[in-house]
Amino acid sequence: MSKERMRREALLYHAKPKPGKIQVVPTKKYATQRDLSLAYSPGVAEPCLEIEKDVNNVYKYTNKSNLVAVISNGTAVLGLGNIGPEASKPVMEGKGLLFKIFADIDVFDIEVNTENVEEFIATVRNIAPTFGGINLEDIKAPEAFEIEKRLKEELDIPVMHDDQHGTAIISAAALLNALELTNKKIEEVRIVISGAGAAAVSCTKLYKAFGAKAENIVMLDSKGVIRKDRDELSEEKSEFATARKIDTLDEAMNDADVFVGLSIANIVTPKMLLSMAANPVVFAMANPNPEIAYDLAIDTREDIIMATGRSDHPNQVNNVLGFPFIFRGALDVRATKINEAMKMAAVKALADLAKEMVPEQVNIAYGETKLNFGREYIIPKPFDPRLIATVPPAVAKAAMESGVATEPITDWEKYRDELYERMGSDNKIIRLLMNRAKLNPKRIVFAEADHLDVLKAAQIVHDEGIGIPILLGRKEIILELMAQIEFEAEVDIIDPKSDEQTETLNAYAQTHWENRRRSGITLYDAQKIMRERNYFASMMVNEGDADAMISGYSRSYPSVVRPVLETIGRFEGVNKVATTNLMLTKRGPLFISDTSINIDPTAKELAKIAQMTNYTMKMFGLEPVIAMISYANFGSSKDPHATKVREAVSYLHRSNPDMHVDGELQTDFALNPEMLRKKFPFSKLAGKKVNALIFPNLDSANSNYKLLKELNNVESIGPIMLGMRKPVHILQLGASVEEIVNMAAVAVVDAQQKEKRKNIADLQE
Ligand SMILES: NC(=O)C1=CN([C@@H]2O[C@H](COP(=O)(O)OP(=O)(O)OC[C@H]3O[C@@H](n4cnc5c(N)ncnc54)[C@H](OP(=O)(O)O)[C@@H]3O)[C@@H](O)[C@H]2O)C=CC1
Ligand SMILES: CC(=O)C(=O)O
Ligand SMILES: [Mg+2]
Repeated sequence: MSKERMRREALLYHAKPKPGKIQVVPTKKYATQRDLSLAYSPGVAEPCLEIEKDVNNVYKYTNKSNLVAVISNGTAVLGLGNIGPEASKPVMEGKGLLFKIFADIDVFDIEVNTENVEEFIATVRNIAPTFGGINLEDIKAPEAFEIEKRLKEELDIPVMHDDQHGTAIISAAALLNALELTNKKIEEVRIVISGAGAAAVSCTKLYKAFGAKAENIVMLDSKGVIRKDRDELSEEKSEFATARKIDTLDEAMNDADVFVGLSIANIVTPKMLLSMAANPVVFAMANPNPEIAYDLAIDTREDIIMATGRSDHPNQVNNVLGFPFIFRGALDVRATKINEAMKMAAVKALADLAKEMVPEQVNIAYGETKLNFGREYIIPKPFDPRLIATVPPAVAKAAMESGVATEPITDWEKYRDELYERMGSDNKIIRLLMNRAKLNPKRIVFAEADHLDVLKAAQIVHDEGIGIPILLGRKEIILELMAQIEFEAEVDIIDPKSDEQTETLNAYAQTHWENRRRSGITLYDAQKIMRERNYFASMMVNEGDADAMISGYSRSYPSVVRPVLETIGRFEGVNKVATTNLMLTKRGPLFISDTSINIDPTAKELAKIAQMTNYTMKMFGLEPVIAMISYANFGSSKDPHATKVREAVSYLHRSNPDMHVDGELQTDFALNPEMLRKKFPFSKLAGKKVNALIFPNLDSANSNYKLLKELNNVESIGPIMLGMRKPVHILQLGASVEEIVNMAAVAVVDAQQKEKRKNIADLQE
């Protein structure tokens, strides 16, 4: 992506649809007068009085235990320097977002308008009662040292300056692993540190704690090498002053084993890298632009282990891997501090995790085929789902052992389960889908590419490498719209009505006529309908000129389904196609079927819908657990509607004994594992988390998915077609750009299953 486009997209991302990145969401009911009288006056007085009696009750009755303040005065914002409190707010909101998505911690970002140390400390001290922890961010050195030291002494909640300790923890973990890979000892390596600010000083202290020798370290600030004979050095810088008679970074780099950059962009040259010792370790961590660009460094030396703070290259050494998980552990044992033992435990947990086998989910999330501990994978990836159950327990345990935990954990298994449970609400399924698509992008024909939103989606699909778009529609309009949105890539544009396509159109018509001449169609009819975009696009997929098709943005569902069924048709053994919607709910992904096609399926058809849903869920990498929904539970009604569902279940139990499916069940029992286990312990789903609901008819499935979507703002992917012979996916009328992109990713992943697709035929009768 060009720099200019990144700039525009980043500004748009922050501005729309609502300015900013986080908001406050109530956690209690507030619908009725009674709710309000509990939430506010008069009920609210009761917890106030309880807290007055015993201040510890604040943890019981308020959100303090899960609320962290991300506080800055904007004096050292990333590598952008002193840009002021307002300009730092996007970064602080960003940290809030990361706290939430990686560790389910709520954040208020607070930007303080003072550079005066005493004023800043007083502000934080005065607002501390609100919070369970304080994350200081982007405050420049040396003020940051005094601020953190004093607040740690004065407050009884964890205080951590992220740029110091978050960075120290993650970079130490990465350094230990990089040295292990190069067979070097931390006690012996020569280390150059560029920067002598908050991050650099704290990192270097931690490296010393792990064995690095002061005499092997050279640190530089904006004035050059920090030498013992410099007389203006602060206390922190003096600790690292060298006796060596060198003045420049150039000289320092000569024969160095390790370079750690926590300063500014582009100060390291290829010549400097070439002068380093064999197998150099280079962490260029300035953000957003590193001390030397990743590609340049890699091109300069083959034997390098290279890391940056950015997410777009291997080895992202960035404190995002630290602060969410460190605070999670500290908050969960209500630690009064984040001490050295806790930091060391986090380093060890992170370093060890990198050496374990990487789950497939992480490979997919990063578009990798096989991540393995090695030069390009020295530290775990932020989206690794194991982090939440690895780092916080290590930190919590260390807090307990070092005596700063006030609420010790006793049941570690239960704690780990709770941690996983916390993370159930994120949208990792979309990430998984996108990355699976990117691993092997396929040709998708967009049958309505002359509509702006469809074209915008095709552009994203192209730019992100999700698929290879083929744009079908009126060519002059497509070209005009492409110019408008600066879609400059070389992509195929196909106008079925143009002279260019006559030959192909006639060939498609011929095939279509041959396939359907016994259904009352003439060759002339076939030639005529092939001019219609959905027939032409379907034939492209049928004849292998495209791998998948997306349509339906501008036409009603049935008018798209018809051409698709007539040309491509159903899979063998599938009498009726159906659809499913993937709902991205707070409790995790939930499939709902059949949302669009079968008005009142028979018991056998219902079973088939469940089988096809099961197949599609596996395509998403999920383990299906399916409830067959009714208004009754396990025979409680003899009414034909309930009986139909019961018959479908017994059919499935006979034909697919390995499938996790049961019913008939009411929705609340299906979605509440505990309730289900207690009331119906015999059920195949007892204690399991149901992730698919098969409704008994179209009325109920369609209404329920739309209800969820509208009332709960649940994002939905679909309707996803089930049972087609080839990957064709039909959008809802007027789908959003995002919905079209998601559907395109589904189509690509579906097309990737070409080989496995024959398994649909295994659906047993
Ligand atoms: N990847 C990650 O996770 C993290 C990266 N960082 C990055 O580290 C950098 C510093 O952050 P932070 O410590 O908070 O900021 P500070 O303002 O506290 O420190 C900046 C330091 O950089 C030094 N510096 C400036 N120019 C040069 C130069 N040409 N050569 C060598 N040193 C120079 C300054 O020198 P002087 O003392 O003379 O002013 C100062 O010591 C930023 O780019 C930030 O993005 C920070 C935290 C985490
Ligand atoms: C990552 C971070 O905190 C910084 O660059 O300041
Ligand atoms: Mg920072």
